[in-house]
Amino acid sequence: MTTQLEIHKQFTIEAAHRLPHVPEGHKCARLHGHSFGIELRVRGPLDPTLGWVMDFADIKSAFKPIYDRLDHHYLNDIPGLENPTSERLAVWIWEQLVPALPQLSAVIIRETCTSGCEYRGPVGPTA
Ligand SMILES: Nc1nc2c(c(=O)[nH]1)N=C([C@H](O)[C@H](O)COP(=O)(O)OP(=O)(O)OP(=O)(O)O)CN2
Ligand SMILES: [Zn+2]
Repeated sequence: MTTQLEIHKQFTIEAAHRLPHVPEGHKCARLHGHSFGIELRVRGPLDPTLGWVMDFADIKSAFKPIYDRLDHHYLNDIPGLENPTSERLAVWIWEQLVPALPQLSAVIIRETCTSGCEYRGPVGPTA
C-alpha cells in the first residue's frame, strides 16, 4: 500500500471582470475587480527519500505562465474566459495547467471572502 497525500499552494491574482450573461440590473454585469484566491492541489505518493509529494516550487513554476496571463488583466479579454465566473475560471485554469502538472487534483477559486468554487477535473462517463 502506498501513502498518498494531497498538497496545496496558494496564489492571489488581482483582476477585473464583468459577467455578460447575468440578468439585467445584476451588479456583476458592471466592471469590477477582485483579489482572486487560487489554490492548486496536487495528489501523489510520498517520495520516501525527499519526504514530499512534490516540491512546492515546482507547482509555482508550472503555474507561472498561467498566473502571468491572469494577474492584473481584464479576464473577459482572455480567450476562453469571455464569461469569467469562478466556475469557468477554475475549469480554464485546470485545462491550461494539467498538461504541465498531471498530478493536479483540484483548482479552488476564492472570488471573495464568502464565495468560490472547487473543480476536481472532468468526470468520466458512468457505466
Ligand atoms: N455561481 C456564481 N455566482 C456568482 C459569481 C460566480 O462566479 N459564480 N460571481 C459573482 C460576482 O462576480 C461577484 O463579484 C461575487 O458575488 P457575491 O458573492 O454575490 O459577492 P458579494 O461581495 O456581494 O458577497 P457577499 O458576501 O454576499 O456580500 C456573482 N455570483
Ligand atoms: Zn466578480
